[in-house]
Amino acid sequence: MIDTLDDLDVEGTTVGIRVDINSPIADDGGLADDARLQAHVDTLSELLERGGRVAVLAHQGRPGGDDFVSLESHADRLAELLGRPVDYVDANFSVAAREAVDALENGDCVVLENTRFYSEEYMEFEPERAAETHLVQGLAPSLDVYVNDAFAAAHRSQPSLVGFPTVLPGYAGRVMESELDVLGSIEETPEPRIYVLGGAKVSDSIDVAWSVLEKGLADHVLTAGVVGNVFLIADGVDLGDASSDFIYEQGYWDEIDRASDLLDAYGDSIALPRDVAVERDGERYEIGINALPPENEEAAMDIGSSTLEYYERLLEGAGTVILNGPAGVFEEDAFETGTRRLYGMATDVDTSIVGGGDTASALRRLGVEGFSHVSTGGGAALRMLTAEPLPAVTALENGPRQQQPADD
Ligand SMILES: Nc1ncnc2c1ncn2[C@@H]1O[C@H](COP(=O)(O)OP(=O)(O)OP(=O)(O)O)[C@@H](O)[C@H]1O
Ligand SMILES: O=C(O)[C@H](O)COP(=O)(O)O
Repeated sequence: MIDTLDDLDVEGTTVGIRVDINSPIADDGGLADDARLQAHVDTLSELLERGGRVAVLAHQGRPGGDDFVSLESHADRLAELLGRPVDYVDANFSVAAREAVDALENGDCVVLENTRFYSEEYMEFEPERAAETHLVQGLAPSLDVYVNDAFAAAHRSQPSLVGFPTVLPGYAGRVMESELDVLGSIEETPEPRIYVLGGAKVSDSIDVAWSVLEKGLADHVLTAGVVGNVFLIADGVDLGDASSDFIYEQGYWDEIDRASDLLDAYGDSIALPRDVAVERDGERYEIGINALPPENEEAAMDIGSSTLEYYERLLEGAGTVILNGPAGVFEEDAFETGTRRLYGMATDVDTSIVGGGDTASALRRLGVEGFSHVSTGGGAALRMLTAEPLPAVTALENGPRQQQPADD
């Protein structure tokens, strides 16, 4: 059982809140998409309007990545979205950070620096060891409680996610609460239940497919994206060097054997693309799987029309559809068709749940609306769907509880 903001007396409380505002970054270093910041507006507004003193912890990108930047732009955008001043300090556990947090008054908000600018944050620890890191030991004394609203990062056992709730009373923010409610009760959704696994997180997707097929949660698993390409190769289709090389370079070559084992065990419940889209003379060109030329040099970048018609028939009559990852390289106009059409079909299903940061960006870019639930998480959502525990959620469940005020 996890306490929520309904269980917290916020007035005058200094709250360290972990959010996931990890966002695409534009070439100028600013935010290219603010969806994840928007997702946390309700939680942050509630804490501030209830008189909380709010210190925001978050990560951005990964060390070495082009999107590994400061959170200053995030703080500026949060101020616009919240309609109130939001301070920023380029520290997260130093004297400057503590002074900024200690200076907060009721209704104030400060964004601390990208947690991953600090080396221990990009390591995974058991919660007790995470609690001993400099980040937690340096900042926790300035906080009264910890709120975790970062569902999309909850599969990471990193100090800002599992260390603080080990030493402070922990609460779920409104995003975390909603995600756990929806993704934690898939077995209660209407049947037949269809999973659509696309995108590029091949190993996570195969984990989900095994889990939901073994547990009888899925009546069908439809594959698309890089996941679909891996299953096609596992099924003996020669997609050509371009697609195979991409899969190898992404480190997923070993997943082909896992996909083959899954097809052996549950092949009747797994649908593979029947045609793919490639680039030919700068245009989208669709080719049937059985018509691929030998030594094909054109990479399979999307699913084609025959596949979409096939998947549409499978989706008819579904009670629930759960989707993760785009159907193709949606960032390119020529290859957004699969994601647009497949995800559009999904919104006609009674209960439609979609997950993934890139997927959510795709839906906004493509104007696809009408899902029952759009998860902020990609890997975290997939982990939930395999009923695997999320370290950050477990840390909230096992951490100290705030001493309830003694009954008078
Ligand atoms: N056939 C394909 N070939 C190569 N890349 C593909 C293909 N289909 C989809 N992709 C890529 O997959 C990426 C998204 O996959 P991913 O699994 O990361 O989605 P997500 O789970 O929504 O994202 P996130 O990891 O942010 O949660 C996109 O960048 C897209 O270009
Ligand atoms: O975008 C995400 O999937 C989350 O923010 C987690 O980011 P990570 O994969 O870099 O830990």
